[in-house]
Amino acid sequence: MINWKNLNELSSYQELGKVKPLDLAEAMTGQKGADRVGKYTVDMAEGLTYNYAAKAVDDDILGALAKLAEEAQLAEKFEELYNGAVVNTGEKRLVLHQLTRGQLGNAVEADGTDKRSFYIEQQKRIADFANKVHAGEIANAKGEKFTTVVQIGIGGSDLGPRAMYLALENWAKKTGTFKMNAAFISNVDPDDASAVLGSIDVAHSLFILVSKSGTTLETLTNQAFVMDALKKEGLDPAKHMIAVTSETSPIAHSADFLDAFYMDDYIGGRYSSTSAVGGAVLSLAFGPEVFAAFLDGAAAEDKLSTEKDLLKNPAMLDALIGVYERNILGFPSTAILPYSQALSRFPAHLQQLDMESNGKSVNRFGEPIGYVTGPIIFGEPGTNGQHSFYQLLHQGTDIVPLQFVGFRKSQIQNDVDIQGSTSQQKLCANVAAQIVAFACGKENADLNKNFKGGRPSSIIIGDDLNPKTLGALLAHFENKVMFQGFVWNINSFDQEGVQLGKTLAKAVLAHETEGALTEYSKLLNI
Ligand SMILES: O=P(O)(O)OC[C@H]1O[C@H](O)[C@H](O)[C@@H](O)[C@@H]1O
Repeated sequence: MINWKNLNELSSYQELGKVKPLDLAEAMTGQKGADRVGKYTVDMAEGLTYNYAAKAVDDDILGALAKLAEEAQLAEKFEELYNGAVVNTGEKRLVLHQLTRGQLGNAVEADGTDKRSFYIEQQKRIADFANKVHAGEIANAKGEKFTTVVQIGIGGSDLGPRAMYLALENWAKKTGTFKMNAAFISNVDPDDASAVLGSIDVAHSLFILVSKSGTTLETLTNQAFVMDALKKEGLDPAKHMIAVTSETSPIAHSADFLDAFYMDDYIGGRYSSTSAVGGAVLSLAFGPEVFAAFLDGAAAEDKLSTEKDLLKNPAMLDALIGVYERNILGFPSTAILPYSQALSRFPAHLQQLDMESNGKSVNRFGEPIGYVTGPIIFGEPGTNGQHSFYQLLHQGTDIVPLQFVGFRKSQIQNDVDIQGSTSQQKLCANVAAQIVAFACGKENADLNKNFKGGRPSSIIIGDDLNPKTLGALLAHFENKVMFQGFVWNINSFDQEGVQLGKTLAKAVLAHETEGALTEYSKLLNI
C-alpha cells in the first residue's frame, strides 16, 4: 500500500532535522578525511562510482536518510512507476521513459499495445532507416548520400539529444563509428536557423523535425524556415525531412515527411533522450549500435535504482543528500561541474531535467506544500568555470552544493606533457584540488583571503566517457530527480509553469493585449 504523504508529515523527516549536522571542514581534514574518501563511495553501473565523501553527511545522517527513504517508500514508488501506475497525476499519464531501455517490471499495456514492444519497434525502424541512409539507399533527389543531420526541436526535443551528441562526437570519431555530422536548430530567433543553414551543405542534409506535441510554436516556425530555405535551393522539403513525434500529434502521418518515428505521451520531453527523440539523431550520427550501447548503459543504471538499500542505490542516495541540503541545511542551488569538455551541454540538459521537473509549489494532488522543493541548477565544464564563477562558490555568502563529474582518460587521447604533466592530468588535478579546497577551506588572518570551507560536493568518476557510461550518467540524474520528486510528494512529470508565457506571447502576436503587455509590445516593436 503506497502512502503519498507530504514531506513534513513524515516522522523520519522530523527526526532528520534533529540529527547533529556534520562539520565538513573538520571531517575532511587529515587522516579522517582520507578515510572518508574510501568509505563514502558507491558503485554505479558501467564502472562509474558516486563518491560522496565531501558531502556533509556521516553515518548518523545517512541512517536518518535511510529511514526517510523507507518511510517515503521511494523504492516502492519507483516500482509503481515502472509497473505502469498513473504517476503523472497532473496530466493523468503513465511515466514510461525507463521502458525505452529495458523492462524493469511487469509488461505495461496502454492504448491497446504493449509499450515495451512499441518502443523496440520504433528503435528497429530507426535503425533500419539509419542503415539505409548510411548505405546511400535513402539519398537526396540526385541520389547522393546525406552527410549531415539537423535536428529541429526545442526544450526536451533539443537539450538532451544535443548534449548526448556532443558527449559522443569525439568518441565516435576516435573509434571510427562516426557517420554523419549533426547540427541543431532550436531558438525561434531567426539568427539560429540562419546560422545553422549557412554552415551546412543543405542539398546533402537530412532534417529531423522533433516535437512530441507537434504544436510547439518555435519548432513549427523553424520547420517553415527550413522548408523555405530548401525550396529556395530548388529542393523538395518532403525528401529532406523526417519527423519524430507522438502518434496523436497533428504532425503525425503527414505527407510533409520522408518518414516518421514515434514516441508517446508517457515520455516527458526532458526524459526523452532514450526514445526516438534522441534515437533518430544519435543513430544517424553514430550508427544504431552506438545508440543501443547508450541504452544498455541507461538500463543498467535503472536496474541499480531499484535497489532498496539506500547505500547501494546511487541515484536514491544522491537524491536524499540533495533533499538534506535543500530542506534541512537550506541551500538554494546546486552546480553541475563536469570536468570533461564533451559534457559541455550536459549542465544545460540537467537545468531542464531538474528545474522543469521539480520546480513545483503544490503536491501531486494540487495542494499547497509547506517546504521548499527543487533547487536552482546551473553549471559549466571545469576548468572554465573555475575562471568564471568559482569565486562566489568559494567565498560567497551562499553555500552552493556541487556535483562534479570526472574521467581518468580523455576521449580523443591526444595529449602533451608540458612541465611534467599532461593536460588530462592537469584537468584531474584541478577537480581533486577543488573538492578539498571547497570542503576544508584554508584559514588566513586576512579575511579577504580566508576560505571557510564546509562547502559540500560529490563526484561521479569513470575511466572514460563512452556510450555506456553516458547512458548510465543520464539515467542516474533522471532517477535522482524522480526520487526527489517522490520525497517532496510533487509530480515531477508535468510542466504547467511554462504555459502562461506561451499564452501571453500568442496574445501579443495577435495584438490582443492591454496594460503593461501593450507597452512592452510597443517597446519591442512587435
Ligand atoms: O517536443 P515538444 O512537444 O515540441 O515540446 C518541447 C518543449 O516545450 C514545452 O514548452 C515544455 O516546456 C518542454 O517540456 C518540452 O520539451
